[in-house]
Amino acid sequence: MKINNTSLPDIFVLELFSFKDNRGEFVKTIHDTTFKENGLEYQFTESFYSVSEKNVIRGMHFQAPPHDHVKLVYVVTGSILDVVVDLRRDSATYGQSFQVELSDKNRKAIYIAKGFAHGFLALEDRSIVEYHCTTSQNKEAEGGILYNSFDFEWPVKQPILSVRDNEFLPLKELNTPF
Ligand SMILES: Cc1cn([C@H]2C[C@H](O)[C@@H](COP(=O)(O)OP(=O)(O)O[C@H]3O[C@H](C)C(=O)[C@H](O)[C@H]3O)O2)c(=O)[nH]c1=O
Repeated sequence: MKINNTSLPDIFVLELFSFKDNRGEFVKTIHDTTFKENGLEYQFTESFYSVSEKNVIRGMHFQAPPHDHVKLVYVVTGSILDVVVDLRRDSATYGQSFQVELSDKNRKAIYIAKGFAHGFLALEDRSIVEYHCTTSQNKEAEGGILYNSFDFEWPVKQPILSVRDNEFLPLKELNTPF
């Protein structure tokens, strides 16, 4: 497992260990020693997955302090364009985004520190995205920003979104909780 820096502080792209043979594939997603050696949190309290059809956008979500969390995200099957936005008030990269393709071919994962909004575009039907979070869901602390209200052009004309995701405030109107 290799951990790579990105253009945004505290956002890392992991190259997961993948082993293929005549039976199929084995993929390791969390390894405490490697995470510890790189100063990453590795004690996750909740994990879940979603299944999305092509052109679905989910996001841009966050959970406010004191329920804010680190998130580890990767694809089990399919592919997505994963996007994060820095919402940390005192950060030099406030409002800036980073994107990376995560797929069942490149076996990459993204490690998202506290203080970022997260979302993705499904690039294939039935893309399964798995999450590990260092705090569990807290409905009152859940928040988001409008998916097309920051410095990123989504490569899709008519995305499929939930009503909730379509009703978030734009980034410029957010009073960030971070
Ligand atoms: C996140 C969550 C959701 N739910 C229920 C609430 C709704 O009834 C249903 C779907 O929830 P939502 O529309 O928020 O699901 P996503 O849009 O896939 O949300 C996720 O997608 C973005 C991109 C993320 O980064 C978050 O981790 C996560 O918020 O599951 C729960 O019961 N527990 C949970 O932890």
